[in-house]
Amino acid sequence: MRPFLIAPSILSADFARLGEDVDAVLNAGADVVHFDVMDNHYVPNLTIGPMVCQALRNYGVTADIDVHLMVKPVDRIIPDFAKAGASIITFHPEASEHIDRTLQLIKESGCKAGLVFNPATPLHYLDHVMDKLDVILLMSVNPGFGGQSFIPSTLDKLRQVRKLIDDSGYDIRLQVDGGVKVDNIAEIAAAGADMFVAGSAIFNTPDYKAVIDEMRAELASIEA
Ligand SMILES: O=C(CO)[C@@H](O)[C@H](O)COP(=O)(O)O
Ligand SMILES: [Fe+2]
Repeated sequence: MRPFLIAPSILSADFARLGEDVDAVLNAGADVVHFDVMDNHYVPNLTIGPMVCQALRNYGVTADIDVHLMVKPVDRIIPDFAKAGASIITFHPEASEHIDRTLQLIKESGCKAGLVFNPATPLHYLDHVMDKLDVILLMSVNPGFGGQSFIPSTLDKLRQVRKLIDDSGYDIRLQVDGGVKVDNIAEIAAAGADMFVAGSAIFNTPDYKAVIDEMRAELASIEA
C-alpha cells in the first residue's frame, strides 16, 4: 500500500481566517487540503467555490487541494476549479448525467479524478470506469455536514473496494470521509483506506499537530 495521507476538511476550519488556518494545519503535518463544495441543492448546505480555492493558491498554499464536489449538475463547475488550482476533483455519480464524460472532463482539465459513494450508493458505478479513477472516496456519513458519527457499515464497504482496487491492478487511492477520529482511524486503515479526511477531529481542537501526530501513531500500528 502507498503511504497514508491525512487530508483535513476545511469545512471545520475558521472561514474568517482561512488562509492562516490552512497554513497552520499544513505546518502541523497534514498532507492534503480537503475542500468541501456544497450547493444547497445536491446537499442541504452551502459552502465555498472556485474563488476561495484561487484565494488559497494566491495566499501561497502549495499543497494538493482535494476538491470534493457535492453539487448537481457537476460538469459546468469543473473547469473553474481546475483553473483555480484544484489538484484532485471528486464527484458523486448521482450528480452526473454521464459519469465517463465527467471523469474525462476532470482529466482533460489537468486534475486527478475520483468518484464519491454515499453510504447507500451502490458500488456498481465503479463498473467500466476503474481505468479512469485516481481516487475512490467512500463517505462514512451522509454528505452535507461536518461533525457527524462514522457509520460502521463503511468498514465492510471499504474492504470490498480495497479488493476491487487490488484485483484491478490500477493505482487508485481509497479515501474515507466522515467521522474519522484518532480512536477509529486504525480500524479504518485496516479495512483498506489509505487517505483519511478529518474535519472536526482536527479543527475543533486547539493543537492540530497533536491530533495529526496521534493519527499517524495509530496508522503506524497498521503499517508495521
Ligand atoms: O464531505 C464532508 C461532509 O459532507 C466531510 O468532508 C466533512 O467535512 C467531514 O467532517 P468530519 O466528519 O470529519 O467532521
Ligand atoms: Fe468531504
